[in-house]
Amino acid sequence: MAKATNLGFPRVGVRRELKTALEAYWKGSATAVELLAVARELRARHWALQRDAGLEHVPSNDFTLYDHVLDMSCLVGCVPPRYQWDGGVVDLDTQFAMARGRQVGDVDVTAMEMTKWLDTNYHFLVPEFAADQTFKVSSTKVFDEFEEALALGVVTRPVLVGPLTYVTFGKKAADSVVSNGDLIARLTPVFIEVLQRLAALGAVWVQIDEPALVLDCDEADKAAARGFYDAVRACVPSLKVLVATYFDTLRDNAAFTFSLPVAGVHIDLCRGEGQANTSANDADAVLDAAVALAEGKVLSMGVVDGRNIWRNDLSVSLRRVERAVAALGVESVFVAGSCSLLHSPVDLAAEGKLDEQLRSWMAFATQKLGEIKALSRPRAEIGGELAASDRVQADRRSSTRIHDVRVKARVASLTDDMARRQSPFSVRRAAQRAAIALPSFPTTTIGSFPQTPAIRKARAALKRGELTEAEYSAAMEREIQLVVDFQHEVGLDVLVHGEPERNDMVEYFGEQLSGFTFTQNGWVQSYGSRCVKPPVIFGDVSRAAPMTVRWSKYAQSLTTKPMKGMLTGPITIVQWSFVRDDQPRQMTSRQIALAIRDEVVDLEVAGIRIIQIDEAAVREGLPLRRADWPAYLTSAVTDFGIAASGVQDATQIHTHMCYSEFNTMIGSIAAMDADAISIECSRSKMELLDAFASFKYPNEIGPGVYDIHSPRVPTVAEIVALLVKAVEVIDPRLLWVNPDCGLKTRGWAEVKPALVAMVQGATELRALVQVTERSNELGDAVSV
Ligand code: MET
Ligand SMILES: [Zn+2]
Repeated sequence: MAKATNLGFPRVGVRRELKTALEAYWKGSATAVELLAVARELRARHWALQRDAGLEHVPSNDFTLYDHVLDMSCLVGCVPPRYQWDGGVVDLDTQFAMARGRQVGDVDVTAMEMTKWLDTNYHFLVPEFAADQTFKVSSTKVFDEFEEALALGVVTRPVLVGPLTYVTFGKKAADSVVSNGDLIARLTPVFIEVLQRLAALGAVWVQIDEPALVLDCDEADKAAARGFYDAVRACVPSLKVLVATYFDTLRDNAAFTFSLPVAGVHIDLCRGEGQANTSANDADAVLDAAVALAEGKVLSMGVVDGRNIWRNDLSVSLRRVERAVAALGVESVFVAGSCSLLHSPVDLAAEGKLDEQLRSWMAFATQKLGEIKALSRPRAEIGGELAASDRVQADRRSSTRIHDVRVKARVASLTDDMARRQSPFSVRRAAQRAAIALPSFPTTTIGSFPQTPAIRKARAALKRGELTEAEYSAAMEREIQLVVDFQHEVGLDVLVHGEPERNDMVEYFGEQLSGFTFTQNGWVQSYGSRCVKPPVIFGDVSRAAPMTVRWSKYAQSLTTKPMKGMLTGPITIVQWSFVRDDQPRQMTSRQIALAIRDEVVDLEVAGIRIIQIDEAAVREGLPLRRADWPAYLTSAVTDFGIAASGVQDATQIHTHMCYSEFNTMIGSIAAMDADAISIECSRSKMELLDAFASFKYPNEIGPGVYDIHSPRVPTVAEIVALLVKAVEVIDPRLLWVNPDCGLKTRGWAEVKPALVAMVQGATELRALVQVTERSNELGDAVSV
């Protein structure tokens, strides 16, 4: 029997108990003691679940009140000076100040920066390293939790973020010349002290997470990491170290990783096969390469997908486990989830409404523990499980709910010119200028307006049957009328309907497309107490009927100004959903692209002259390895083209993207060939514009002029200053004026003055910069 193991379990609790407890504490309606009691109860419950499932390695310190990377910063005493930490044990409120900022009285400190954990939707708090950064053990959490589990009879495998990963994802002060290697060297004695203490408490194994090893790694960083693991081996020889890698395969870092002086290496065997945006698509080859390198070490096999909700194909996985066991011996093989189960929902049993057949195809974290256990046992003992798994796989393979011949035929018949507009941009632009009257520096917004409590209440009432469809529609139309009136009053040029009818920009479309289903409690932590509930794409996707046309048509009927239609793009829909694992992601997004194309055409027929297809998530879908970028980007550009290109030249297609750091993929954004793009960049003070100094973005563009993530209202002067900066690098004939992103999370109290300031900013810019349109040919000097 191989060992059944797990890298991490979701923290939030099946009913999001942690969220409730945290938010009560932050509001002041619960004490720290009450919060910590809930946390303790969750840990105990999750340890018991894993032990009762028969797992031999159960993690500890995978739990956190907010974020496990923040916990590392506390453990090693990496607390930025603005929190005025006294240098002792980092207390609860300092931790939360680091996570969320603190505003009391005249104290006003900002939170640490937050960013996505590799290519997941989980956000961690970015460590900040001062030039003279020192480290010392400053938290007892990892020891306390080990002892807490011990008292419950479980000898856990404590989890730490490894130094290479911690340093790689941290941020150095601007004036710092310190290298990753220096930081790793300074961290080494602190880690050793922690590991020695854990060993003294009775830990046998420790799990050191090094997902940085699946990235393109620098040789100097690898050498520093080796120094660290050599030191651990020398100073804590009794402790067995498992280096855990996940989210992609090791590729050119495999030989290095397996040569480290550690007891075991964990690899992810689920991210290939078209499931990630990665070219590592042959799990068998990946496994064989690992087995060849694993001599003398334990190989921990991530065969159960920690990032999706599908039941494991036990037959396929068991064959892989058996192959590894045959080569390495049963003592040297661990069976595990591909990564921490943090990225999957907690328990399928909490789904009361899920259709029985769909449910039979799924496994959440709790069910995945059972799969891991089954795969650790000899074939002869799991005949029942294997047969059940085979039945599920056969059922999915042949289900008519999944396979729609019309959708497959349509994808197969796609031609290259379906992904291209009829004419090049300059020709389209002339047609659009003739059809749509706009001033220079036209003003618009990104789509959503405040989702007020009244709107949410109406939606909830509709769900409960307390409001009829007709009553709900009337309520939404009133909201649209309000938003249109407001935009007239402020003087915006291109209006939007405000998206009141949408719960969420992906869910709204998923609910109307075939091939999607939704869970009731399938929450996954996004950051801190925040969770998301991704839709599940289980089958071929098609559109039965128009999804947005009636709302856009109604909104257009209220104004003679252009009303922008508003859709979510295929890449974003895939990126923010649980995606089927029985076909490549690219096939799923292609099908969605065709469905969106139909909607775009229907909007045009309904008289909508400007249509925006949001691709908010295109940047975050970028593969972890540079080598995989071109294939992903080519496919994304094609998907966008398919969605956008069913219309006439005179119809103007917009897109919108969030998060800065687009500089590396600007060429692909241009290749999407939207007539206009609005792009988030005011948080980075328009650093994005640097990219345009060297790369002339060929079409129209609106770099966001104010940050909608903050309640702060921008001044006219600030907006004008940003716009003046923008016209230095962007042809003024191409420049739009818009906020960073949608306004749905803001209140009207902030939105009103902010948009007034924005429109005023555009007016002042028009007085400063005269734009004359001399020809349709762009690129010749025109401005100022
Ligand atoms: C996260 S991007 C949001 C785009 C959407 N149209 C909105 O305005 O909310
Ligand atoms: Zn956005």
